[in-house]
Order: sequence, then structure tokens, then C-alpha cells
Amino acid sequence: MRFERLRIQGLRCLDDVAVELAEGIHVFVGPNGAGKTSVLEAAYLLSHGRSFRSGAREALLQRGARALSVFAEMRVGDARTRLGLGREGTRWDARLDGQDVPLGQLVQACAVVCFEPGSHALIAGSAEERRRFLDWGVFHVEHGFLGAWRRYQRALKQRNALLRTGVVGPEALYAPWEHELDEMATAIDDYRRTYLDRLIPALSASAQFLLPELGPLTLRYKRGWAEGQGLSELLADQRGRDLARGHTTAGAHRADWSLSFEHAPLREHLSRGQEKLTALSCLLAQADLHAECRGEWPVVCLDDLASELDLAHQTAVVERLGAVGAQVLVTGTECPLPLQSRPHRLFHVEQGQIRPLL
Ligand SMILES: Nc1ncnc2c1ncn2[C@@H]1O[C@H](COP(=O)(O)OP(=O)(O)OP(=O)(O)O)[C@@H](O)[C@H]1O
Repeated sequence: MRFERLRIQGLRCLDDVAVELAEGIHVFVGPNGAGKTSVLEAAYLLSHGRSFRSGAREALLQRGARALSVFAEMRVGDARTRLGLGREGTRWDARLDGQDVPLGQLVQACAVVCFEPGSHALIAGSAEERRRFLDWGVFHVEHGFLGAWRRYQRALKQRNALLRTGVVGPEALYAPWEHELDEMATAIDDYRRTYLDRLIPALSASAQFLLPELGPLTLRYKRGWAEGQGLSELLADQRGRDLARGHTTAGAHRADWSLSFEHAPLREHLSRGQEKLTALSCLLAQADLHAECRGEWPVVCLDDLASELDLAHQTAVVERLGAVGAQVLVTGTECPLPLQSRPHRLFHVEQGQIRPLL
């Protein structure tokens, strides 16, 4: 898929800008604080309903503005789709081809993968980062996943509310939610395992491409509760313990995964640059798998590429994405060296204004 046009209003320093986009690589250059990352954030917002930067979605709204909106004309194969996401007051609205739709439907129609300075948290950060990566990957290729995930979250909220009453009974109050958690956690676990089984070949290939010196990789997945044990029995057994902790301590919301390499068995063996390259390998593999499942590469955003990777790796990534024909949006204070001699679209960004240079 690719964007043909993006119009962004009231997002950070972008008051009202429109960008025409084509196939291939687009580079946004300009000084610090110019609004380059905000362009990528706008694209990402359409595919995730949130920013990739930490902080509340509310921080995206331009100071003093009442409304924020991102519109895109998107091409998927031969079809054109219009996407819109806006916030007015406290209300967020999503639109697909002129119709109001639930946010979930909008974000499922649009796929953007983003490598940015915070991406190394996928390797060095909390389990929540890795679950989010996994769940977004599954969500974009498995339509049934969102329903199971929502039912799981609802049951979890209910059980946690019961725990907060400070009483472990009666059974009739806890048991239905624990059964629901068991059923939905099993479904979520199946989706995640199937996804990871499919991701591993693409991940091995991208890691081999970016980090050949580390040798073959192994992915370990933990589902969030002991293997071989039913979740509802486990939850019934550990109500007292969960009560003391104030929340549910086992289940699909505790899942995690990790990577190790033959020549770097522990995460602590990786340099910071290698952590970033490992995270990038995961994101490229996710994009690759998305292309395999949906027949279209997602849009790939690379924020501040030149400050994140050395020249050899910048070149490798750009060549790989160029070869598969993905639409790529890159930012930097200068045009990254590997892109200086190639045909691509170049935009200058300054004080929230975007001007095409090429
Ligand atoms: N809610 C907001 N309202 C108005 N301006 C904002 C808001 N949030 C951030 N900004 C400003 O918008 C700009 C955002 O810049 P952005 O992060 O997109 O810049 P950039 O060109 O990627 O910069 P860098 O090269 O430093 O990473 C900054 O100048 C920032 O101070």
C-alpha cells in the first residue's frame, strides 16, 4: 500500500499541510524541531490510532487548536481508499471512504511500520513493548484477533475490580470471568504462536542481512502462564496471591518474547547499535510478513535514520526497501548519504511548512 496524499491539520507544529507522495523513497529534511517526525506521526496515527512517541494522544493536538485531523488518499493494489482520523474537543472520529467507522476498522485498513529512536525499547525495554509489537502484527493480518483481545481486556478489568473489593469470593462472582479469561487467553495465545511461527523465517532473514556477525537467532516465547496448566484453574488457585498484589498476575497480558543470537546469547551482549539493528530486523520482518499475508508492503517510516544507523546499515536498509518496492518515508536533518545519489522525492521541512525540492 502507499499514500498518494496526506493532509495534516492541527498536529503539533503542523498547522495545515498537504504532501503529495509517490512510489519509492521520500526524504524529509530540515532543522531540529521543524516538524519532520510529526509527518511520520500523522501517517502512523492512521494505522495505530496513536503516536509511536511516548505520551498521551492528546499531546498531538497543536497547542491552542481545538481540532486535529489527518486525511489520506491511499492506494492498495488498484483500489483507492480515503482515510480520515480527527479529534474535535475530546471526541475522536474515524472515516473510511466518507463513512464513519469504528477506529479499529480504520487502523485495520492502513498499515505503517515505523523505525524511530525509541524502537530499541523493543529489545531493551519492558515486556509491554514486545507484546504491543506482537499484537499489532497479529491484528493487521488476523481479523479475529481484535475481538478476542477486547473480550480478554474486559474480563481482566472485571476480575481486577473484584480483587480490589478485598475479598476472594464468592466463587460465583470470580468463576465466570476466570473462564472467559481462560478461553480468550487460549485464543490469543494461538494467534500469537501462529504469527510468530510465520514471522521467524522473515526475522532470521532480516537479522542475517543486518547482523550477519551474530549468527543464527532463536526466538523464545512465554505465553504468560505456566505451560500445561489451564488458566482458569490457576487463577482460582491464586486468588489470594492476586488479592495481595491488587491485580491478576498470570494470563495473556503477561506474555513476552525474547531473541538471542548464537554469538550473543544474552541481550547484554548486544551493543546499543546492535539492539537498534535487532529492533529494525523485527520491524522489517513484520513488514515482510504483512506483505506475504496481505499482498502489499506496508508504508515504512524511518525517523532520523542517519543518527540511528551507521552508513553501511543505512545503505543496506535503503537497498532492501528499494528492492521490494515499499513506499518509504525517511527523515533527517540532512539527506542520508545512501539516498543522495538515488532518484527519490525530497522535501524541505521548516517551522511546520513542507516544501517539495525534487
Ligand atoms: N502540541 C504541540 N503544539 C504545538 N507545537 C508542538 C506540540 N508538540 C510539539 N510541538 C513542537 O512541534 C515541533 C515538533 O517537531 P518534530 O518532533 O516533528 O520535529 P523534527 O523536525 O522531527 O525535529 P528533530 O530533528 O529535532 O527530531 C517541535 O518544534 C515542538 O516543539
